[in-house]
Amino acid sequence: MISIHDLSFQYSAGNSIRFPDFTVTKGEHCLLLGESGSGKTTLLHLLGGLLRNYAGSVKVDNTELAQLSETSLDRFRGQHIGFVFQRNHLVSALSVEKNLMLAPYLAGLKINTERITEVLSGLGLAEKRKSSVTQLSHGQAQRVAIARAVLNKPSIIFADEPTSALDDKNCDRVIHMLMDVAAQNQSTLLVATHDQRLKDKISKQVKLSSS
Ligand SMILES: Nc1ncnc2c1ncn2[C@@H]1O[C@H](COP(=O)(O)OP(=O)(O)OP(=O)(O)O)[C@@H](O)[C@H]1O
Repeated sequence: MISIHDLSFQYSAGNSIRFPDFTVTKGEHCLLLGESGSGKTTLLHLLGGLLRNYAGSVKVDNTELAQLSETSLDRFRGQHIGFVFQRNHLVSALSVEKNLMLAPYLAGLKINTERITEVLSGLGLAEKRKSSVTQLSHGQAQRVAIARAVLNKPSIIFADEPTSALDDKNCDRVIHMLMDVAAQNQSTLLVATHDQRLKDKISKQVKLSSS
C-alpha cells in the first residue's frame, strides 16, 4: 500500500514540486500521468526512497520513509520494491543471468536460480539467459529489466516510462507482462507515463499537474 499526503519536494536548484494526495491499495494497479516535467520521476524516486528530505508524508507498506535510516531504507527498497527505470540500467558488462542475480544480491537475499529460470521463462527470455545484455533488442532489454524488478517478488513495482521507447507491439507486450507479473505476486503496480497508448490499460489514474 502506498499513501502520500501533503507531499512536496524541492531540488537544491529549483522550485518546490507539490503532489496531489493519493492512496494505492495492496495489489492495485495505477497509472501516474502528467506532462514532461510535472514530477513523475521525482515522485517515483521519493516513493522508492531514492530521494529524501521531502515535506509531508510518504508511506509505503505503512512505513513513513523519512523515519528509516539510510541503511534500513536500502534494505527496505531491496526487499519490498522493484524498479523498472526509464532507461533500463542493465549492467552492460554482465550477462542477462548475472544482471538478474544483482537483485537478490543487493537486497541481501539468497540467490535462487530456480526463481531466475521461472522469471526468464515467464517473460520469454529463457534462451537469452547467458547472453550479454548488449546483444539484446530494446524490447528484450526492457523485459530483462522487468525480470530483474520482479525477481524478489516485491510487494510494490514502480515503472518509469517503461514503454515510451517501444513500438506498438512491444508496448502492448511490456504493459501486459508488467500487469501479469504484478498480479501473480499480488504486487502493487505504479506506472508513470505520458504514453497515451497506456491510458486505456489501467483504470485507476493519478494526474500530476505542471506548475
Ligand atoms: N536533479 C535535478 N535537479 C534539479 N531539478 C530537477 C532535477 N531532476 C528534475 N528536476 C526538475 O524537477 C521537475 C520534475 O522533473 P521530473 O523528471 O520528475 O518530471 P517528469 O514528469 O518525470 O518528466 P519526464 O516525463 O520528462 O521524464 C522538472 O522541472 C525538472 O526540471
